[in-house]
Amino acid sequence: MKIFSAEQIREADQFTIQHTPISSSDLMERAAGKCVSWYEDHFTPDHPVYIFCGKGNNGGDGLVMARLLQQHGYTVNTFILQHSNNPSKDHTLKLQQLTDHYPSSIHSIGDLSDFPELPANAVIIDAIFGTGMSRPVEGWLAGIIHRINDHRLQHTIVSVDLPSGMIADESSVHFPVIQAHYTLSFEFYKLAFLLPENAMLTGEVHILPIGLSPEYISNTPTRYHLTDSTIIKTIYRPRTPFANKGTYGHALLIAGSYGKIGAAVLSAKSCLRSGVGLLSCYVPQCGYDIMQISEPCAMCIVDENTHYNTHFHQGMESARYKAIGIGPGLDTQTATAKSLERLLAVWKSPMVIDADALNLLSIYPSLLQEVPKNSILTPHPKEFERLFGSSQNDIDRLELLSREAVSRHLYILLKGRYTAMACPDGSIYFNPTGNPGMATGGSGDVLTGILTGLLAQGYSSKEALLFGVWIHGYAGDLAAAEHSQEAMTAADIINGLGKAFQEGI
Ligand SMILES: NC(=O)C1=CN([C@@H]2O[C@H](COP(=O)(O)OP(=O)(O)OC[C@H]3O[C@@H](n4cnc5c(N)ncnc54)[C@H](O)[C@@H]3O)[C@@H](O)[C@H]2O)[C@@H](O)CC1
Ligand SMILES: Nc1ncnc2c1ncn2[C@@H]1O[C@H](COP(=O)(O)OP(=O)(O)O)[C@@H](O)[C@H]1O
Ligand SMILES: [K+]
Repeated sequence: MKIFSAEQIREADQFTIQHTPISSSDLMERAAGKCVSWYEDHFTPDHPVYIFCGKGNNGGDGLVMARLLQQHGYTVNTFILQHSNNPSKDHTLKLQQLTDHYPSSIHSIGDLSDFPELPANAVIIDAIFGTGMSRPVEGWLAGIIHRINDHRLQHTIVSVDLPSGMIADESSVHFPVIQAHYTLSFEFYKLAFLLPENAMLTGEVHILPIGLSPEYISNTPTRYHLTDSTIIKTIYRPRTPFANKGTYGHALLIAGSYGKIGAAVLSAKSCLRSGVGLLSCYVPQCGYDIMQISEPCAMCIVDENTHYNTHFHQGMESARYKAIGIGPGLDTQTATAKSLERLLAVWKSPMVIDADALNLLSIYPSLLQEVPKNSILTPHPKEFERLFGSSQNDIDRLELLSREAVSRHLYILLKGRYTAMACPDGSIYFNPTGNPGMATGGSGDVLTGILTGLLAQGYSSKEALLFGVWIHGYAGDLAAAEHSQEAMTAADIINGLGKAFQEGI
């Protein structure tokens, strides 16, 4: 699914009005009608509705909702914020229609003292600003936003299109923004919804299709995308009937140190459960028995050192692995760094680099230059900061992520609720699957195994990345459904992989 900027959304609206048989007034009726249908499914007429409207088209949506809800038997009070003397054309039209039918329901707010008392069971609808927000809200308008937020614990707040004050494709951190319980957004996810810094502002997001032009949507290129099952279906390649294990590649996982052999085991198991043909695991001596007993389907190569890996570069000039994954539980010993340096000197195919291997790259930045092109780096936010430095806000961090991916020709993902995946061509994909139950030790090791397994099977780095992160989150969602977010462990994500491949594609 494409993620459009506020400007592109305006263009999509205009294109739809010009090229399909619908007027802008009717498009607004349709958009507000969708919100009203959603609203009626969630709230009964026992709750009086307090709708706050701005003077643009977002306010216009609110005015249509006020009329439709009253037609459907709801008690509605509409408050128009007088922040401008230039209402939009459709706002003016919809205000006239509301005035014609329900004049006594309309009130005006010119400053903070006009803010109404709300009855205990009222629901607030926020239709103040939508995609037209271009700068922070200030003065008494900011006061109104704070006043609405003060009601958050007692009253449900439903925002139309965007929580007012939030800018669709920029950072709104430290700006006054409505803290909604629900956001009913039209047609597209907005970039702002995917930023961790906005997590407390949107509440539950519901995307309501309003029939914007499919022609505009498919012909307009975007930088940002949300991975969905349509994309995943184009990536997935079913196994062929005459396949043998050689068809699906031989992967090497370099992982584990004393006390962290579990990380290597988790990666190995998930790699095998992702369809790899053959798997070898390179571990220190302390990991040999553990690995052989825990995962008999993997072969084991043992380092000369007892506690950590020191010689995994040996013989790699002529090794025939299809993919290497390195990092889970690796530790950051100097001898491990030396071996990594020598590995990078001879290994030129894409690798998956995670955890302590990333930490080694931040300790020895010159190694970062040697990482093969098209490799996949999988930092969580702390590892990312160690590697590339800190940022002012989430948009700056996305820019930094993308800059590093483009300039180094790498795929870099930034883990989180909507893991962001930056590609060397400048595009950024967000992944919607997964849940907070995956915020548990070992989840990332499982991802490394999956990515390495897919890369070994011949998926390109981009395909392995989008597919792997999707299926990892999907398996995590199945694990949470079975065990709860609290009780699930990283091992449950691996157990969910079978069903995820069956149902999640
Ligand atoms: N035909 C269309 O274009 C459709 C538009 N729709 C709605 O229209 C919205 C976009 O409408 P608009 O482009 O009119 O924009 P908005 O209604 O989001 O905001 C524009 C108004 O806010 C004011 N404003 C912006 N930033 C401000 C600030 N920081 N402080 C004070 N005032 C500020 C502007 O002066 C203008 O009056 C969407 O979010 C959606 O809700 C929907 O009805 C779907 C169809
Ligand atoms: N709240 C969340 N929603 C969705 N996915 C999450 C959430 N928290 C963590 N995850 C996923 O779980 C994984 C955690 O990885 P990481 O932090 O590296 O764990 P570890 O180092 O313990 O293996 C990442 O893929 C991340 O995207
Ligand atoms: K709004």
